Amino acid sequence: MVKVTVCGAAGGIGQPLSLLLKQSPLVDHLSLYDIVNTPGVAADLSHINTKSKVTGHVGADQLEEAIKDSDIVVIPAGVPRKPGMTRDDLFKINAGIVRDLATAAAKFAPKAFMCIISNPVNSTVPIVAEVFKKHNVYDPRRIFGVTTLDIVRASRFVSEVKGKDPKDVNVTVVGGHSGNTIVPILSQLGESFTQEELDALTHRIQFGGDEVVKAKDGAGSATLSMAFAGARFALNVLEAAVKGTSVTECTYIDLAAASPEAVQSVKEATGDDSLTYFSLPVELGPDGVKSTLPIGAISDYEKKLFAAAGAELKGNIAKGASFQ
Ligand SMILES: NC(=O)C1=CN([C@@H]2O[C@H](COP(=O)(O)OP(=O)(O)OC[C@H]3O[C@@H](n4cnc5c(N)ncnc54)[C@H](O)[C@@H]3O)[C@@H](O)[C@H]2O)C=CC1
Ligand SMILES: O=C([O-])CC(=O)C(=O)O
Repeated sequence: MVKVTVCGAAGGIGQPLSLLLKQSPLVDHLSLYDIVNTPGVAADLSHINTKSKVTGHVGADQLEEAIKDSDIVVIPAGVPRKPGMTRDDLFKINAGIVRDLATAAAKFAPKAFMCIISNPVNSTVPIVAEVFKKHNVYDPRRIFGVTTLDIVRASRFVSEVKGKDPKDVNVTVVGGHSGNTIVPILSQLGESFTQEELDALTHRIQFGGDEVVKAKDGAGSATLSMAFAGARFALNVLEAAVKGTSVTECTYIDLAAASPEAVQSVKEATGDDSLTYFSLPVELGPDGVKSTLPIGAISDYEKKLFAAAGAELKGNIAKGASFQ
């Protein structure tokens, strides 16, 4: 019996994400939680003739029932950006929302794989980790910051420039999930790029979220592409846990779950030995993180990106880890 709970299920990401999860034969129970509208979303999705049962839960009184005994909890709850805002500007509102959802998960689904989408991811993942530590149920292998949209974008943008099918373009994107903390490692693709192409692609991958925020003009940020990316990530976590399939995805994790080689590679790339969270290529397994790959060879150009990423990430992590 695989139970998946989506927290923020009535939102811009939550609805299409739930639709994609409803299509998976891996899911037996799709539990939809939000502070508004989930009865309607659940009734609607429940008519789709796939295996899973769908339940809707609305408001804090129903959070326990929604989340209880979940195998995986996906969190796209909270406010999105408007033009002119950074992801860090969302901390004020989203930190408390994520903390409260994490508290319910720590109490009622302590073994769940936690997939955190709510921004700022660089800080919300440490918030969830601290809540789980406080409840003595922390396993760093089970808590993930979802950075898959950066990988999806990188694949699409590079394939546009190189005239390739995106399915053949897999870019490793590591670091964090905001502007300069997003580090695409284009040098590992085995493609040649002009300096102009490198600058433009790197910038587009780092600031792809801003393109959508600007185009939506006050109506929010990426929702459909994020639902696609979030479903890909969550279903890969399930594939690995339920079916034992070996899948590798870049995801933002506590480095306590990473191999010594991977941790060392973060130190070398960033020049900072104090970073405690970083997105890395992670092999997923029955307990979440099975192994982590080191960053690998990087160019001088990327070395500068890593230094800038490390400096910004450090503050984001500290802010999340000290939030009560
Ligand atoms: N990790 C990533 O790559 C990405 C992250 N995001 C982030 O995802 C979050 C959600 O974005 P959207 O779906 O566009 O926003 P939205 O405003 O459309 O939906 C958010 C939903 O969360 C719900 N919510 C608010 N407080 C809640 C609580 N305490 N418990 C449960 N649900 C609650 C709202 O009622 C709403 O339905 C934002 O923080 C956004 O920045 C967005 C795109 C990509
Ligand atoms: O840009 C935003 O605020 C939403 C997000 O994280 C993304 O699209 O990558």
